[in-house]
Amino acid sequence: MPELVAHGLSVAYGDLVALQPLDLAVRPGQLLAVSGPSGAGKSSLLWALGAALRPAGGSVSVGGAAVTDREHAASLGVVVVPQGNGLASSLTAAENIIVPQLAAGVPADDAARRTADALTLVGLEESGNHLIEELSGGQQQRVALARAFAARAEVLLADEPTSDLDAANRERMVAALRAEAERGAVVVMATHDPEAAAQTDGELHLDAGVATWVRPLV
Ligand SMILES: Nc1ncnc2c1ncn2[C@@H]1O[C@H](COP(=O)(O)OP(=O)(O)OP(=O)(O)O)[C@@H](O)[C@H]1O
Repeated sequence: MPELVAHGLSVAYGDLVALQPLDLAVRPGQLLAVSGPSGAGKSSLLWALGAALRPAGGSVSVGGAAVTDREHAASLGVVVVPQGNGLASSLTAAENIIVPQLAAGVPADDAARRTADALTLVGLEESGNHLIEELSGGQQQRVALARAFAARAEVLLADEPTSDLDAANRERMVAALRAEAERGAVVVMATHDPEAAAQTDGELHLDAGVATWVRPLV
């Protein structure tokens, strides 16, 4: 599985610099927390790593290939789980998970199996047939993560994956993210939550766009 590397990566919105130039390397098997207060630049970093926004400067590569845009990043196996979950509200939980797999060419029976496994992993095996709009915010967040797990990402970028969850489900999600890393993925999680951050291999703290290592990746 490929390494995720950023060189001099920076993000700006007009005159506002949301992320100061940052160098970062995350190896397959590593789970990194990006912590920091609201507005620190965590989402901006994740979106830039996933090529979901154009950086003000610098570059991102996956397995040595320079990422050009979101479509290219997706083709390299880079999956972004946005904070707002990004699910289709008029589809069921299972449909939200299976449709992108079918679109990506996963055979139907494999996709169905992965969907069931992913729903079980997030504790929603009973909710596959529920419409997204019928689920709570925390359940929707778990479906969004299940969709990412079913996609078998090479690089998984999860924005605040535990923000709407109770303690038991937070533990379950952090364990599932850990399992993704153990499968060999690069996993980066933005979080406000010190208890979730403490369970990772490294913690990069952002404050007003400036990154400081709390615990460096080794
Ligand atoms: N589309 C945008 N246009 C202009 N400014 C933006 C935009 N998105 C973010 N910002 C600003 O960039 C800075 C960093 O925002 P970002 O969303 O990356 O922070 P964050 O750490 O993820 O915050 P939160 O924890 O609240 O999600 C903030 O000052 C924010 O107001």
